[in-house]
Amino acid sequence: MTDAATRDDARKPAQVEAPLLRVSRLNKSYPTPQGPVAVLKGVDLTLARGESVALMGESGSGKSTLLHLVGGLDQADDGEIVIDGVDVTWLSDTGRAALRRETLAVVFQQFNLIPSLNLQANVAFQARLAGRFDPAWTDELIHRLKLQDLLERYPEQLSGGQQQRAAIGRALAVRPRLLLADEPTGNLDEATADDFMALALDVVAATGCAFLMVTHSERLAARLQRQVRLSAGQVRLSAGVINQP
Ligand SMILES: Nc1ncnc2c1ncn2[C@@H]1O[C@H](COP(=O)(O)OP(=O)(O)OP(=O)(O)O)[C@@H](O)[C@H]1O
Repeated sequence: MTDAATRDDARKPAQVEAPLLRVSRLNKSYPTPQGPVAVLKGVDLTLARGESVALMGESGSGKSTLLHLVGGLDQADDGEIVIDGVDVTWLSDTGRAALRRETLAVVFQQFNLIPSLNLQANVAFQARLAGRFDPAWTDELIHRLKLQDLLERYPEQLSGGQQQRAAIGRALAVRPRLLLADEPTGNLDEATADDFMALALDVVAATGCAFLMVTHSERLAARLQRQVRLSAGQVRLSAGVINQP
C-alpha cells in the first residue's frame, strides 16, 4: 500500500457494521379483564451478523412475546425493530408475511411440521414457498442434521429429536438472515438437546445467520456467544454472563 493510500484510510471514519437486528425501546402490553398489562417496557436488544444469543428470564417475563414481535407474528405498541437495515415495526400483515418468508425463520417448541408431508418435503417446504429452494443446500442440511435415512417418514413416524432436527432444517433451508427459536429443545431429553444444539450451532455458523434462542436452560444458553435476560419488562445482561463479545 502507498503512503498516500495509508493517509487516505486514516482519514476515513472507521466502518462500523450495522447490526443485523436492532430492537429499541420496545413496548408491548396485553389487554386483560383487569385492564392492559405491560409485558415489555422499553426493551433494547442488538444482534450482530452471525451472532448467537440466548434469551432467558423467568416464566411470564415476555420472552415469547419479544420473539413474536421480532418474528413479525404480532405487532408492538411502541418502539422500533430494525432487521438488516429495514424498519419492520409497522409492517402490514402482507409485509410481515413477506418478512417471515424472505428474511427470517422461526422454530417453535411444537415443531409445526406438516403431518401430510414426509420429512424431505417438510424440510423443503418453506424454501419452495419462498421461491428459494436449493436442492444442493437442502441436501447438505439434511446430511449435516443426520436426517438422510429418514426422508420418506412422516412426522408421526419420527421421534421428538428427529422432528426438531427437521424443523431446524426447514428453517435454515431458506437461508434466513435471522433465525429465531422459542425453546427448541423444550421437548427433548438432556442428551438429545445437547446433540441438537451442537448440530444447530454448527449449521447456523455455516450459514452465518444471526441466532436468537429462548431457553430456560443455563447449560444450553452457555453454548451461545452471549446471554441476555428479560426481567421487569427489560433486557438485561445475564447475571451469569459467560461469553460476552
Ligand atoms: N395474548 C395474550 N393475552 C394476554 N396476556 C398474554 C398474552 N400472551 C402472553 N400474555 C402474558 O404476557 C406475559 C408474558 O408472556 P410470554 O409468553 O411472552 O412469557 P415467557 O417469558 O415466554 O414465558 P414462558 O417462559 O413461561 O414461556 C405473561 O404474563 C402472559 O400471561
